[in-house]
Amino acid sequence: MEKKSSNWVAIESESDPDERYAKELEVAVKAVHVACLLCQKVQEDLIFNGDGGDVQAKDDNSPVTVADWSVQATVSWILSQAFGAQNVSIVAEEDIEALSKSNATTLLSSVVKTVNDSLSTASTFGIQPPPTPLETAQVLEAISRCNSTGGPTGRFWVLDPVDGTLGFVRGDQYAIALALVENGEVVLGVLGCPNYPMNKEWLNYQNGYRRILSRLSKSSSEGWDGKGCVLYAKRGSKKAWMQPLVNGDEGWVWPNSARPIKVSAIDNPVLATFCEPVEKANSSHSFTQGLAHSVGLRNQPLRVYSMVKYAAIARGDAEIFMKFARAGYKEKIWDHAAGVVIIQEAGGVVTDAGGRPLDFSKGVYLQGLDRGIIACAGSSLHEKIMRAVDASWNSSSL
Ligand SMILES: Nc1ncnc2c1ncn2[C@@H]1O[C@H](COP(=O)(O)O)[C@@H](OP(=O)(O)O)[C@H]1O
Ligand SMILES: [Mg+2]
Repeated sequence: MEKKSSNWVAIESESDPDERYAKELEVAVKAVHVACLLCQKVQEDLIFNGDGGDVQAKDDNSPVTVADWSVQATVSWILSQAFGAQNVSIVAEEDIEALSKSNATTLLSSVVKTVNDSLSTASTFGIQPPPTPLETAQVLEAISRCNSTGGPTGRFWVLDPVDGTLGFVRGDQYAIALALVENGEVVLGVLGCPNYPMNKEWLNYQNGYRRILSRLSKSSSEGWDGKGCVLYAKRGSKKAWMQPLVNGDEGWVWPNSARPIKVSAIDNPVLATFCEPVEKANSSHSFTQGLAHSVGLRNQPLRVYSMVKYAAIARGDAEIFMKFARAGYKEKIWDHAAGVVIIQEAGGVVTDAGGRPLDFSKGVYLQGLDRGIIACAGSSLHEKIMRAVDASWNSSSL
């Protein structure tokens, strides 16, 4: 049909599903690429050079590093530059309390340096770096600006700057997760997985990922043959995408070498692989072991840190992800938002154990979550797992 007036064109492009959130997606993917490179550098320094700064303990005893604060500052700064600080609302994991203590000056300067080093290379991805290095106050401001508490209306970003910090400090898997939520629904998800091995066999924690990592030479560890990828999806597009992580590639042009990804076609539990957290404290291994046995799962569980598990399902490298935390634990939205939409658009199913969608509209926590989280490559596997949970729940100690 002929486009007659400029008004007509404007209305059409606003309702065109391909155009919706186009800028948000591009900026978010670029920000996550920048964050991945930042994390790779800090992890390398921490693990292999021994100078990536301290690993601090938070109030709940979970670790936090220079990378967590630096990614939060960097992503917050990039989003604010792109959309205007007044238009950007972010729910994120870190705050500046620990950084503002009088004995934290070395840590703080290390964060400021890491942020500025990272932003100085952002032009690789077409992001304009700041004209002069950010001052300490600007870095603190970028971190503390991420103080949204989410909710049912409006638009906010959800950021886990380093998900799976325990994996990060152990030289293993971790993820950078950024999602956009609008009126309580996740509309965009971007997941950076800097250590995701292109050889999926290496994903398994029990294979000693760190030893393998140390054997990969720099040149063999990039691009499609090595490790590291960024996954993304837009709600309703029925497509999910993966890009290789590249280091300092000046030819990077959005949507640089993106490939579509799909969940696995396996629906027979005998052939399926399930993944779960490495830490027993985060999800009951004994409950999932019984469950796996009852549905005929034979493969060893793939125990992986962080939202890389969501990536594994979306890429078709595993078929089932289960998380059953101890009673009373409240799941946070930043640990799931990006992964859920990516799996769904790659063709998979994600619900709580009662079959209800995860609810991102109730603030920082996934309120009303029924027992645990089940993500599967297909609905038939998903049904089987839900039935098995019902059958064994009452006899479990969860
Ligand atoms: N007791 C607990 N039960 C369930 N999840 C927990 C937990 N303690 C921490 N977590 C969450 O589990 C995430 C790590 O996931 P996984 O166990 O799959 O690797 C942590 O993210 P962070 O590392 O970003 O803090 C944290 O939010
Ligand atoms: Mg997390």
